[in-house]
Amino acid sequence: MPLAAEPDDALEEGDNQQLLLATKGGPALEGLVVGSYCHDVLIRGGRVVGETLGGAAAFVSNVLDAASPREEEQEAAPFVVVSKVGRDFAYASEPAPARRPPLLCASPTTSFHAQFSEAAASAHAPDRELRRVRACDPIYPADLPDRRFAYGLAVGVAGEVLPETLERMIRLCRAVLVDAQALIRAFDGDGAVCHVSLEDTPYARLLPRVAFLKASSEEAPYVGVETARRRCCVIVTEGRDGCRLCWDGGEARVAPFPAVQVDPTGAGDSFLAGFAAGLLWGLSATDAALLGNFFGAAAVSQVGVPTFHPKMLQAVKEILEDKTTKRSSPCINGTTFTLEKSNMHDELHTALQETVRLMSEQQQADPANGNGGDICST
Ligand SMILES: Nc1ncnc2c1ncn2[C@@H]1O[C@H](COP(=O)(O)OP(=O)(O)O)[C@@H](O)[C@H]1O
Ligand SMILES: O=P([O-])([O-])O[C@@H]1[C@@H](O)[C@H](O)[C@@H](O)[C@H](O)[C@@H]1O
Repeated sequence: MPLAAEPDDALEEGDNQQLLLATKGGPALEGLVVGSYCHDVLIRGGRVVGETLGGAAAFVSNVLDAASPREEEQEAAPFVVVSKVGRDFAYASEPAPARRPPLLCASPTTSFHAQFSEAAASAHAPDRELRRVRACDPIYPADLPDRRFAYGLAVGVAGEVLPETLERMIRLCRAVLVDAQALIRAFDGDGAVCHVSLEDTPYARLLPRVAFLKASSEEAPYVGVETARRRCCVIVTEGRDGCRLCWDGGEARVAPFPAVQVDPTGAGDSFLAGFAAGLLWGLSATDAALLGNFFGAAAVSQVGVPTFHPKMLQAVKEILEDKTTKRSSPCINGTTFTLEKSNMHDELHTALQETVRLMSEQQQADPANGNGGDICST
C-alpha cells in the first residue's frame, strides 16, 4: 500500500497540526492543482471545428468545483490552482481561470491543435493526434504556495510540471495524484505529441511517493503498469469501456457510464478530478473511480470544458451524502489507502446511472441543451 508523502520539514510543525485539524471534521480538505490552462484548437478534415479553453487545470477545476465536498458557508471548493499563461490568454473570463487566475508570463499561452481522426474512435485507439503549437513557461517549485495541502493533482499537459516541481508537491501534499500525460509526453520537431518510457524519465524515482497514477490505455504501455503498480496504485482509463485499477496485490475493473461522445477532450482530466472528489467524499479508490467515470462520460458529451446541469449536480451530491461518510476516508487523511470496492459499489453505480438517464431525458426534452453531434468524427 502506498504511504502518504513524508512531511516537508521546512514547514513549521504547526502546519501539520492545521492539516490534521482540517481532517477532523474541520474545514474541507484543501487541494493543490498544478498544471497550465491552454488554448485548444479542434480540427477535423483539415477544418477548425472548435477553439476552446483547455489544459487539465481547466477540466480538473471544473469538476472539483462541481463535485468535491465543501462546507455550507464555502463559496467554492477549497483548492488552489498553480497555472501559467501568456498575455495572449483568451479565456481569462471563463469560470475556472476567473475563479483561480493563472500566473502571467512573458512567454505565450500553451496551445494544442487536436486533429481528430476520420475513423470512429475506439476505446483503445487514439481518437486524436495532438500537436503542441506553443508552450508557456514551466511551473517551478518556487511557484507553489509555501504551505501544506491534503492532496495534490499534478496535471501538466505540455511538460510544465518539472520533476523538481512534482517533488515539492509530494513534500507539501499528504497524497499526490498524477496524470501520466504530465510525465511521459515528448514533442517532436513539429510539436507532435509522442511518449517516452516513464522509466527513462527523472519522474520514475518519485513514483513510490505518489498515491495514484492515472494513464489512458494509449499511455499505459509507456508507464509500464506491471512495474508501476508495485510503487503506487495505477488507474488505466479505457474510454467508453470505463477504467481499471491495478495495485500491488490486487486490481479492479470499474464500469463506465453511457455517453453520446461529442468531444473526447478533457475526459481523462475530468476522470481524475471526479476520482479525487470521490476520495474526498470518503469513497475507496475503486468506488471513487465510479465518480471519475461519471465525470469522464459527462466531459465527452460536450465540446470543451463541460457545464453541468445544477439538477444533475444536486442529484450526485445527494447520492454521495447518502452513500458515504464524508471525509472519513483514509484515502486522504491516513497514511494508507482503501483500494478495494465496498459492498455499496454496485448501488452507487446504479444511482449514478439513474442520474445519467434523467439528464439525457432532460436534454432530449430540451434540444437547445442537446449535443451538437460528434464534431470529432465523421
Ligand atoms: N465515449 C465515452 N463514453 C463513456 N465514458 C467515456 C467515454 N470516453 C471517455 N469516457 C470516460 O472518461 C474516462 C477517461 O477517458 P479516456 O479517453 O480513457 O482518457 P484520456 O482522455 O486521458 O484519453 C474513461 O475511463 C471513461 O470513464
Ligand atoms: O483529453 P485529456 O487527455 O484528458 O486532456 C487534454 C490534454 O491531453 C490536451 O493536451 C489539452 O490540450 C486538453 O485541453 C486536455 O487537457
